[in-house]
Amino acid sequence: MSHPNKKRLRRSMMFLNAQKPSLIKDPYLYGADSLMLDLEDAVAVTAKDTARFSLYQALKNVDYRGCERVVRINGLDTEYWKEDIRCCIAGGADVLRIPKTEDAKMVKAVEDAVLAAEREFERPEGSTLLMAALESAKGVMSAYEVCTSSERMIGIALSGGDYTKDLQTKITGTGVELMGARQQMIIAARAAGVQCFDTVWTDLDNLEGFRKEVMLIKDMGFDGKSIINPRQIPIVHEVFTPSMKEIIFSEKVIREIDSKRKEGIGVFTVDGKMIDIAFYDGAQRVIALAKASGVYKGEL
Ligand SMILES: CC(C)(COP(=O)(O)OP(=O)(O)OC[C@H]1O[C@@H](n2cnc3c(N)ncnc32)[C@H](O)[C@@H]1OP(=O)(O)O)[C@@H](O)C(=O)NCCC(=O)NCCSC(=O)C[C@@](O)(CC(=O)O)C(=O)O
Ligand SMILES: [Mg+2]
Repeated sequence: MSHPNKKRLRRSMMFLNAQKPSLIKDPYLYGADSLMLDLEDAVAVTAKDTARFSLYQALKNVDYRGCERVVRINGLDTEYWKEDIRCCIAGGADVLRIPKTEDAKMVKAVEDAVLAAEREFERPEGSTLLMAALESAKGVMSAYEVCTSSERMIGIALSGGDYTKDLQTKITGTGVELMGARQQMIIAARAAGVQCFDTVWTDLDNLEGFRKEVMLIKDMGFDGKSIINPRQIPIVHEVFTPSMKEIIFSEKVIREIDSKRKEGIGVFTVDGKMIDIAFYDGAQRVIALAKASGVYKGEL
């Protein structure tokens, strides 16, 4: 099964509490690439049913204008997740985010329930995509197995709050406690050919610290970041969208590699930097990201 949206642009994935109808009504106005409507930890146990109902109404009746609708369902150790899935599929959610994923068996259980719901509500089979949040040491150790557990899988996301609790440490703001997990997850995701997303930044008023963290994870290779507030969107988009300088350099690299190849030359310089075929895919990726972000004006 190949789904056209498996690798779409997901620089920013913004959490919203499905318990608050006002929050899930028109949040597409903020311009995040994906909205994550949350039925899990942002929703109080006493409000699970009402949150699910308001989520269903929003999925059914709000025009999200191309903004991807991801729903974080409740964990598989709860009594809620199966009904969450039925409600998401009946409403037409694009992606389900599985929280606290520890192994491929959990993904398979969700996949079975999703398929049953697609049949029940006459949705095209395979139309609902999945992503998995890794929130424990065991989950991070299983990253590759989770990435390859389903054809529906778009990628994995680090969940720093629960993960650091499991590691018996805390979020420090420096990233030192998340270093190993981030490295392991990006390697696993790339080996499996899926996307990789970083965790939320909760120190809302410290936007400089947030920017540093976004720059770090972008350089590590991540595709985007889970976020919790609209103020975080412009920073993520600015960091993840290629600059004009990067675009122009990448164009030169692609054109020079194409032309030097015809002349039988394998290694040369562009703007004083050594270039060979190894740089081709990276330059193509910059152009593809610029196109997807709507900033490319060139002709490649
Ligand atoms: C933090 C705060 C209460 C602050 O509110 P404040 O009102 O003080 O914020 P302000 O900036 O003043 O808001 C200005 C205007 O934007 C509106 N506005 C704010 N946030 C908005 C939003 N998200 N979407 C649309 N609109 C929004 C607001 O309504 C206002 O609108 P208006 O009045 O019209 O001007 C709020 O942001 C919020 O609830 N965030 C989402 C929290 C959430 O869902 N957490 C669960 C997911 S994490 C987790 O579970 C941990 C994890 O699992 C993570 C992992 O898996 O990675 C792990 O383990 O680590
Ligand atoms: Mg969590």
